[in-house]
Amino acid sequence: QIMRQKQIRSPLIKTLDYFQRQLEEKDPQQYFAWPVTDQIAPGYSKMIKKPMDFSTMKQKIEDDSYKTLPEYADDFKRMCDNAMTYNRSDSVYFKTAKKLLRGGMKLLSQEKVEKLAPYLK
Ligand SMILES: COc1ccc(C(=O)NC2CCC2)cc1-c1cc(C(C)=O)n2cccnc12
Repeated sequence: QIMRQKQIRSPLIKTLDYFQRQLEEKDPQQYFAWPVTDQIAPGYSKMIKKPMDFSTMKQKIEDDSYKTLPEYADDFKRMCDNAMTYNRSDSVYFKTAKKLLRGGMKLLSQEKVEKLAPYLK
């Protein structure tokens, strides 16, 4: 049988895994853990054309779909923007998205990435 190929994690994948874990911790109620359905959010798929959630991002990391950190940051930003578009500003979802976005941008900020850069080679 084919020997199970040892999972060699590229530096980028290891970095994205690290960021993902940090970001998921900012969503303890797991509102962003799975795709939002029209059942729980009426009219969602009509309003939000490019849905995104942490499980989809995780799958894309595993599939090596992200070639750069900015690509990953774009999906994260879109996930937060979607929540701040569909939900009212006084909702728990809007507020969590705002906190996520602020924390995420700090984490993905230049100086943090520069510190990690040597390991990303
Ligand atoms: C995967 O999405 C979800 C999963 C679980 C829950 C949830 O447990 N909501 C309880 C808090 C009051 C019911 C909410 C959501 C949820 C996320 C969202 C987002 C992210 O917009 N949302 C919007 C309207 C209604 N529900 C939601």
